[in-house]
Amino acid sequence: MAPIPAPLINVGHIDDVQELRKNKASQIPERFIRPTSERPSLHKPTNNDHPFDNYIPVIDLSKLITANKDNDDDDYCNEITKLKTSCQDWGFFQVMNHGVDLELLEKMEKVSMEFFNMPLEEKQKYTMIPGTIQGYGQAFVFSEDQKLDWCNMFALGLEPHSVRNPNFWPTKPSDFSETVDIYSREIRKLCKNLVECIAISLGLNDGVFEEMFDDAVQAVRMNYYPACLRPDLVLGLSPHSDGSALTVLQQGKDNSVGLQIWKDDTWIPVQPIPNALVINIGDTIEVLTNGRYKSVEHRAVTHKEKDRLSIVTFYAPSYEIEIGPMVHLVDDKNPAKYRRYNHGEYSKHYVTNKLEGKKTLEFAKIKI
Ligand SMILES: COC(=O)C(/C=C/C1=C(C)CCCC1(C)C)=C/O[C@H]1C=C(C)C(=O)O1
Ligand SMILES: O=C(O)CCC(=O)C(=O)O
Ligand SMILES: [Fe+2]
Repeated sequence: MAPIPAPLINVGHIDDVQELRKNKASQIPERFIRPTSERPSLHKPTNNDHPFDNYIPVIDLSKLITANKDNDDDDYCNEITKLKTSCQDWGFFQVMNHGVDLELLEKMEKVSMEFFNMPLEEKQKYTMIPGTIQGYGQAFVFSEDQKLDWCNMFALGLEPHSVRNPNFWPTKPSDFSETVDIYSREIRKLCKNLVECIAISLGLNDGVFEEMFDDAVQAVRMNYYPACLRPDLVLGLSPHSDGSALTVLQQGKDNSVGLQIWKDDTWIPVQPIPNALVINIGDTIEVLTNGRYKSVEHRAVTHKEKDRLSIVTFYAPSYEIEIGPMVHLVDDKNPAKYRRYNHGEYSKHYVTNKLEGKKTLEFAKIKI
């Protein structure tokens, strides 16, 4: 995908939500207040609302990444089956024993927090240009009348290096860039492993996706959600599915619940598990699997007293790759539901439209 030229659009004034919080503004600015139908219902979940078997599945990656994958090993087979049902029924799972150094996760959280805690003027050296997605600010805002999310974002393209914009890499905190680089390499290895396991869970050869992800596109976004006086009126992040193949989400260590996924006509909160990472299927895996594994709509809500941080990695095929349902997953009983297209084109379409549920994926659907 060629770099997107900065569009000349008027997005109006975007308040910095950390500053609003700092200044203890007693009113929520109108642009953040959602119409009634979009407001989150924030009653405390009871076991009746969300029985434990409704919590997103947890996969133990150490059972899947063995030097010698032994298909007769019960632990291995059970975990592959669990992965398959997680992807089919939830589109989301948490992964433990993921192989990413826990100290590195902590370091990444630390530098992200240090970044967001810097004075506004320092962060504004990396201000996102309206209508684009890298840098500090609010991505996916394209007009003056669009509602805003109660979130400050800082996003960086990572791989291939052609998506990097060196002007956005902060000099402070001093260990930020080095930490992001190491983190990016480790998360990439995890994504490679997960994609292989996903292939196996579909009954395919573990290498079927290898070429497609050889030059995988990777980006990171840190989302900072300050506490909000009226969490019942605002959203931390609008409902959307991710355009990636896979997304890896790290929640801050003492995070309150904030991420919610849309399942069985209800918003289900994702309970943070210490040291686990949240994985979700993106639109690209939905297309490749001809809808067998679907990207799931999700959103973030805010908290009255607590701030929240999430660090999100998007992992997607190279922009040059042609995407479409895999031949192995299309037959007379399962005709193709999605057309073939260039992934770079989808990326461009995704990043030039506001977050609105699964609307962006209409781009790929074959209309019947
Ligand atoms: C909610 O999704 C995103 O913010 C997002 C952004 C990704 C990117 C950058 C922050 C920098 C440049 C590259 C890239 C577009 C990956 C999602 O990324 C998904 C969406 C598509 C499509 C994709 O390939 O990754
Ligand atoms: O912060 C969260 O929990 C959700 C983040 C997310 O969905 C995203 O950045 O795409
Ligand atoms: Fe997301």
